[in-house]
Amino acid sequence: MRTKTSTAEHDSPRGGDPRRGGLQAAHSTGDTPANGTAEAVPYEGGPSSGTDSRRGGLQPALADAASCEVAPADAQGDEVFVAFRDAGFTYDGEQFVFRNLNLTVPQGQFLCLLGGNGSGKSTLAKHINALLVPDEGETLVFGCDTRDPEATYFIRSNAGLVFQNPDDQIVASLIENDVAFGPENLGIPNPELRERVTRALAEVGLQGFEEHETNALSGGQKQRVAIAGVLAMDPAILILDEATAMLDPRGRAGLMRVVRDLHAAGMTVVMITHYMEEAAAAERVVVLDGGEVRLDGTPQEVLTRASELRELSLEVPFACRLSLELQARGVPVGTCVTDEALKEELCALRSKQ
Ligand SMILES: Nc1ncnc2c1ncn2[C@@H]1O[C@H](COP(=O)(O)OP(=O)(O)OP(=O)(O)O)[C@@H](O)[C@H]1O
Repeated sequence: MRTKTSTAEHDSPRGGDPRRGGLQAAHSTGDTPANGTAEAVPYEGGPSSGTDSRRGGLQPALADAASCEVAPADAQGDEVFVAFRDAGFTYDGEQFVFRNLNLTVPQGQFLCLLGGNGSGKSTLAKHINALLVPDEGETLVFGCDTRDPEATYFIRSNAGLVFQNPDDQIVASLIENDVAFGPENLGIPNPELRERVTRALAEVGLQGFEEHETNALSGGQKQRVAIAGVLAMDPAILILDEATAMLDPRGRAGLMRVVRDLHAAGMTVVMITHYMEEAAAAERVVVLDGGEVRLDGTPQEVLTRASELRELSLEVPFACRLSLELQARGVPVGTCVTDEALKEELCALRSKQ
């Protein structure tokens, strides 16, 4: 069976709708826009009212079917969704991408992975979805060993992976069919299938777009459709591998609002990015270098380490650079990672004068 999350980048058919059935005849609401007339509507907020906004639980029926242990707890007692334990991985005949990797992601965390080119971010993301499995040590996802073939289906249907290029992830010419593709493959019956499509589109700010054609969308909208397709599978964790890289600033901002809303609704998020302002929005930032965890902490802890970031060929956030510059000139501001935080500091300083 093809799953949307596991094959989006590699073998998605492009162009026409490859499926039979689907939702073409399944809905007609009075306020649905006409087919093929999608406008570039900016995303302004989270799910529309009336939508159940909780996200990120494991699908229990599937959990029972998999031969997994209950997910282990970490030191704080949080349920751990992802655990790399002394994990090592090499592509065929190549050098290790990572070795002795230890990293856990508790349920509900919004973690951002940073690192220079080739540091192992995408390889790590593919381990979370069991697209790749370790050669050494182990990777546990939802408590399942990713090498257990009986757990693969469970892991993949609960770990949604979104790649960089939205065009590689769109499989249908009509939005509702595209979003329905994954859950349809999971065998979700039609009334629920339709509900999932409607809900997922609302969550990405594309409510009412069911009958629009995918090829009429902007890059940002396409990427939101790709995310809706993953959300319609009701994943417990969302993995975004440079999902904003091909978007313009407006598309990026819209996508980040979607991600923040999903996280606020309980979704566990692992996001790979090269944009520091996106990393600043996460709860935790992990910096990889040569497959090793070099920095791990809150955005404030990690993104203010200007010299280490530069050493790793990473950008230093603008607000951090400016606050360091101001400090060097004797202005008593803290080291900030977001423009908003720096603005607040400067306003507070001004009001004291
Ligand atoms: N399919 C592959 N076969 C062989 N080597 C690979 C393959 N994919 C990645 N690599 C190598 O594995 C290492 C880690 O690559 P990976 O794509 O995980 O890094 P990354 O941090 O995501 O980089 P980028 O930011 O450039 O996407 C690199 O040395 C890369 O060349």
